[in-house]
Amino acid sequence: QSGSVAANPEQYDESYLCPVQVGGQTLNLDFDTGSADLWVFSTLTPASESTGHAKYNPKTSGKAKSGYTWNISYGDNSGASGTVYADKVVVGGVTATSQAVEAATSVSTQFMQDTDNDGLLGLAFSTINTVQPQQQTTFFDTVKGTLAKKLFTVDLKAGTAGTYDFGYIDNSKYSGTITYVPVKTTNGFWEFTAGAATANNRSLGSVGDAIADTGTTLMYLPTAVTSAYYAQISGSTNSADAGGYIFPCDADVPDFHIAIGGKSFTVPGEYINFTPADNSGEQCFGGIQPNTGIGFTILGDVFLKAMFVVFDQTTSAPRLGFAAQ
Ligand SMILES: C[C@H]1CC[C@H](NC(=O)Cn2ccnc2)CC1
Repeated sequence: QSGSVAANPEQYDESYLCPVQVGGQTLNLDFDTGSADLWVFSTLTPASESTGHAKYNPKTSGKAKSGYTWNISYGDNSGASGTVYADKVVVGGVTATSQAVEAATSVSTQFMQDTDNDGLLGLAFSTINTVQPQQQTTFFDTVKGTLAKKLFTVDLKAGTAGTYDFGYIDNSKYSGTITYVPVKTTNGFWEFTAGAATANNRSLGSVGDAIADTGTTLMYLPTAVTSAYYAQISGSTNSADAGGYIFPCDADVPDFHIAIGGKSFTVPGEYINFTPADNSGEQCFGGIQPNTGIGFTILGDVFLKAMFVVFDQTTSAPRLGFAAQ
């Protein structure tokens, strides 16, 4: 089988939500290549934490995996936990007849407050799924044996709906050629080595170890690369108050170029002029921030919405394919 689902941007492209049928009920989920749990707001989530969200009711068709629990925390200190059911999950017409559906019994305030978000659908490697006592597979791992090709593609867009395609590559969605790089799976991420970064034809240094993460909004780059980039934006500062680099909203923000697999890819400066940093709208928050304390680079939505990316498990060695949109 194969299929395609829309990826609808939230305000400022902060995250992208996709309609998914869970036990016959449609929920809007944040597809996250940086984690491996499919969890949903549910009738088991306290009303005080779930008003405004669509909820999965396991009573209608779910089969409890009694004694199975899950508990996840993300890099931004958000998190959720709960119990586990097996149920039918359909994404863009691709059907998992019995997928582990992790029903939330508790969610953190960040999830409580984003009422458009009804849960997450993890697309990292199942080795980092949090279900106990028996780890479960991601939606992709559950269905991949039934897909025309064991791959999915990500085509996020700036300010408009993109797509996640499963089982095929739509050649109309990218320009030029797809450049493939090997993936290191030991941390459970779609992890690879990126190369040199440049802006205004000046070297910013090498990016190095990086993950492709649809669940993260911004780009978190090595501190040396980040500071060299903002040195080219007059009036930019790394503001503890704002929580990162900011600059005047009318500044000239240079395009960011990154080498992957020997090819250069461009993130337009306008994507890096990300959001107003305060209510005055005078200062704007940068789409590139330092990866301090993370230990690797995270190429999130600011990067991905300039790209067409193939998450490929067609062979025993997973690989990532990158093309310009
Ligand atoms: C400092 C960075 C901050 C952002 C972090 N990303 C995430 O937490 C991704 N995510 C998944 C679910 N909710 C959020 C990565 C570290």
